[in-house]
Order: sequence, then C-alpha cells, then structure tokens
Amino acid sequence: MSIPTIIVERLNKNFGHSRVLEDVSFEITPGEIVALIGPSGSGKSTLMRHLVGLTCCNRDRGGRVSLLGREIQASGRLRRASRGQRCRVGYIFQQFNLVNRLSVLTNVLIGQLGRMPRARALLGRFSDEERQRALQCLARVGLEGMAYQRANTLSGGQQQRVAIARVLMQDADVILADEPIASLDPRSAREVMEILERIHAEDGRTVVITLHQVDIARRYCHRAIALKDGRLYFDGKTSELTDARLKTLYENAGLDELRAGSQPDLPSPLREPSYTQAQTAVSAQVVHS
Ligand SMILES: Nc1ncnc2c1ncn2[C@@H]1O[C@H](COP(=O)(O)OP(=O)(O)OP(=O)(O)O)[C@@H](O)[C@H]1O
Repeated sequence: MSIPTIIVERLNKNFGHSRVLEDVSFEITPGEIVALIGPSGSGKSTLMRHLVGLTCCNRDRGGRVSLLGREIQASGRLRRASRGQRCRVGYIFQQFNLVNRLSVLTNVLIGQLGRMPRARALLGRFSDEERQRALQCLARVGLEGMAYQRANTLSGGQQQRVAIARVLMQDADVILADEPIASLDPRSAREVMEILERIHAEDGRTVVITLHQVDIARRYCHRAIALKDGRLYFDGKTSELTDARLKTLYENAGLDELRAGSQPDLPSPLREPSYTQAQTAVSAQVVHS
C-alpha cells in the first residue's frame, strides 16, 4: 500500500478562545483529487494553511500534519523544510498572487526559483531551457500567446491559469488550491476547474481544492471532505453527498438569506444550483461585511 500524501491527525486550532478546528483527522492518498467544502467560517482555509505550515496547531492536544512523508508540524511545533521539500507543494490562492508588473512568462518562471542554485535565483537568470519549459506550462493552460504581456493586463480567470502554470513550472507533486474560483465568473471558473482536473488526470498529481460550490465539487472531484464548525462532518465519495447530508451541512448557512431574497420561485434548496447560490450569497456577505 502506498504511503498517504497527506496525513492529518487530531488537529485542533484555537484563535484566542475560539475553537476553529476540533480533532480533525484524515488521510489523502497519492493522485487523489479532493474537494474541501463546508459553510463559510467552518475552517477550510485554516486547515489548508496547516497543511503547508503557514498556521500551527494547538500545543496541548498532540495534533500532527505530515505531507509527502515529511512531518510539517506536531504538537504545535513547525518543522523546518528544505528548499527541495518546499518545491514539492504548490499553493494556489484565490487572488492569484502574481507579480503584476512582470510578464506572464516571468511569473511562470518564478515557479522555478526554488529549484535553481541560490546565486542564479537571486539574479533571476533563467536559462533558455527553463524559458522553453515555462512556455510549455503556459501552453498547458492555453495561454502561450500571452507570455510577453504584463500579468495585470490579463483577466482574473487568465491570471489564475498563470498561477496554475507557475505551479506546473515548480513541478509540485501536491497542489493545494484555496478557493481558486471564488472570484471568477462561471465560465472562467469552469476553465480553471477543467485545467486542474486535467493536470490531476494526466500527471497523477494530488490536488486538494477548497470550494464553496457543491455542484462543482461533485463534477470535478471524486472525494469530498466537509467541515462543519471546525469538525469533520463528512469524508467520502462526492457521489455520497446526499441532499440530506448537504442540508445538515449547510443549515443556518445562507439558505435563509437566500429564501428571504427577491426570488419567489426559487427551486428547492436541496437542488444543486440552490446550494451554489446559497454559498455564493454567503461568500458575498463575508466579502462585503
Ligand atoms: N488569523 C486569524 N485570527 C483569528 N481568527 C481567525 C484567523 N483566521 C481565521 N480565523 C477565524 O477562523 C474561522 C475559520 O476561518 P476560515 O477562513 O478557515 O474559514 P473558511 O471555512 O475558509 O471560510 P470561508 O469559506 O468564508 O473562506 C473564522 O471564524 C475566522 O474568523
């Protein structure tokens, strides 16, 4: 049996007196594509940040995270990672995190920095072979024709595709995408999800994606892990995410607001689009509050 790519054991996290994660445990095996879902504030992003050591768990409850066979943190202590180890995990953010004034190609080449000798990385001297590879990564996300434009001249969807190309350039074994489509229109969101799905299928990379849209999770991911109030509520096939389970997962999380809206003929909140709308409504509230 293969070693799990991600192991999370009894993870607990408090921010002040507020318990954000409670005894969360799961494993993800190599080559899985997993959706991390749950209502707004359920702890999805906090959990993702624990996976790469951007956030550290409580000291007193013995939690542990290991990734690609290496311990990231244990009992509230972060372990140091080498450059090589850090390169094996790519993180995609909701807001893309590109360098606006640099070209699309240079943004992709930045994915290579961790694998270059330090001196050359400091000078940003990329070889012809590296440039060629960056162009190939751009071709995989359908943007080779935009390589020499400034990053901030691209649409949001295109910028997210550049961020994916950067992770490809990094040659990460694991891709963690934290709400990669939350700020995109439906068409761009679909394109980004299709690219992530293709990368997973063609390269066998492990992909974990936090999502607000259950219908998207069902369409593109085989497995879902759902958090509710910081606890593991569901871990299984997305096909087993029944309406009853979703109703309990998302109760008190935006459906009331949706019902109170200006759509008298709204379909049953148990149907997929309703959940999508509900979660979009919740996100919008969070963004604007
Ligand atoms: N650095 C922090 N300091 C204090 N509280 C925090 C911090 N980060 C997150 N929280 C709180 O932890 C809880 C979970 O936040 P988190 O962002 O992980 O939820 P989420 O499920 O990703 O939500 P959303 O889907 O809206 O992004 C929230 O109540 C949030 O306010």
